[in-house]
Amino acid sequence: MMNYNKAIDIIENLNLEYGKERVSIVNANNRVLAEDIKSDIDMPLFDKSAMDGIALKYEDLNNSKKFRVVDNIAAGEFKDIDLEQNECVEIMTGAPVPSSCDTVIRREYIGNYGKKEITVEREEKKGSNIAYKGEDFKKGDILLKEGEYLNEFSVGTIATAGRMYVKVYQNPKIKFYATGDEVYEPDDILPKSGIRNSNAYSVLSFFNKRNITHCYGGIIKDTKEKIKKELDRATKENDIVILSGGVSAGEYDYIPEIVEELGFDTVWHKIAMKPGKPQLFAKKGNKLIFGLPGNPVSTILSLYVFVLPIIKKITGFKKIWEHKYYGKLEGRSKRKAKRYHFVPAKVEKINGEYKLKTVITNGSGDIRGASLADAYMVIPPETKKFNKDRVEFFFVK
Ligand SMILES: Nc1nc2c(c(=O)[nH]1)N[C@H]1C(S)=C(S)[C@@H](COP(=O)(O)OP(=O)(O)OC[C@H]3O[C@@H](n4cnc5c(N)ncnc54)[C@H](O)[C@@H]3O)O[C@H]1N2
Ligand code: MOO
Repeated sequence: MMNYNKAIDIIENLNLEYGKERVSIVNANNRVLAEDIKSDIDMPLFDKSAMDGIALKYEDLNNSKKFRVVDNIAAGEFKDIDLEQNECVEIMTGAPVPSSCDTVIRREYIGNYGKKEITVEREEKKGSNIAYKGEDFKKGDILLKEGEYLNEFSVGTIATAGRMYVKVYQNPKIKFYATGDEVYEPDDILPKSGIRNSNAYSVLSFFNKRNITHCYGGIIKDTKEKIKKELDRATKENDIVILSGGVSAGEYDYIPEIVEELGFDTVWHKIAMKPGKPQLFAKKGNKLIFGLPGNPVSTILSLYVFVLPIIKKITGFKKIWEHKYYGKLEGRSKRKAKRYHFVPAKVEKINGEYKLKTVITNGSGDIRGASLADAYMVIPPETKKFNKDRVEFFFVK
């Protein structure tokens, strides 16, 4: 059985690459950039008004607060008007400021706005309300560097740099199977000894939520030949194959031996944690197999704790772990010797501090019980120091 922290170490040191791909910028969110993004323009492209109001020459305010409006510039229009003393132009937000003007006064500070003669009732500083050409970035500047995580702000930046497609690190091809003779789809007729396949839908929706493409291979029945044949084919066509069930110590738990027979190296089988102990992770070159424990809660926790960090790691993410939070555990806590314990909890924020309450469930088969939790606490084994006032947890809601 492998120590939980050893598994974490292995993940942090995984070094696998699946190449690069070009994607439309609308599909680039939550991916990692595989090239530098250079701008082909100055931004702003011109001295731009940041307010609706009037543009004028600041020094004219020393003569008089009264101005004559000679024109009106809308966003999208380019009018380089030469102003005489105490002349001004009406200008809209986003419109180019004529080179003869150095200040924009917002319309709220103008008396008689909209008429030919106006009065500046309240002054602003010289240079106010103008975003200057190139003040955000200049043509040729590198706006985003290779390795950067992309979110909607970065996608907007790439669009501003004039790009519709962008190179990102390739996502691995992922396929998921449920296994087990007793497992039936939610809309199948359920025999007396059956169980509904919740795992497939938990796993697929977990990936959907994170914009990770994947496909579903259905339920494989528990015969060694069937599983081996399917797994052989699936690992040839995909980069990552994920299975649920069939990894513990039962007579029909064939996955660990099949994985070896297919030439994969078992990185771990069984980790000192609860739930999720019978975990399997195997590797052959760039191909990965995850054998997740069949109990629904264990399957989902394995996604949070191992599968997602590994996918992030191999797709170029620098931050691969779920964000860690700390809170105060109220009530008693059970601790299991030598094993990390993942315990479902309700979370409340009171006076800026997270308060955690254990959600009592019937264990790792109790998917409904787990669905009431907001978070999972990570309780260290008895051998480690434990402070109930500062318990690590991660949100699942
Ligand atoms: N002698 C031992 N028995 C077990 C051990 C052990 O260490 N020694 N570990 C237990 C733990 S912990 C878990 S978790 C399970 C995991 O076993 P498997 O991965 O082999 O999973 P199965 O036995 O196939 O299934 C376990 C449980 O989950 C149900 N299941 C399976 N697939 C699905 C699915 N797609 N959707 C919903 N539920 C599913 C299955 O019917 C079982 O009830 O082993 C313990 N035993
Ligand atoms: O550890 Mo099992 O994974 O209890 O459900």
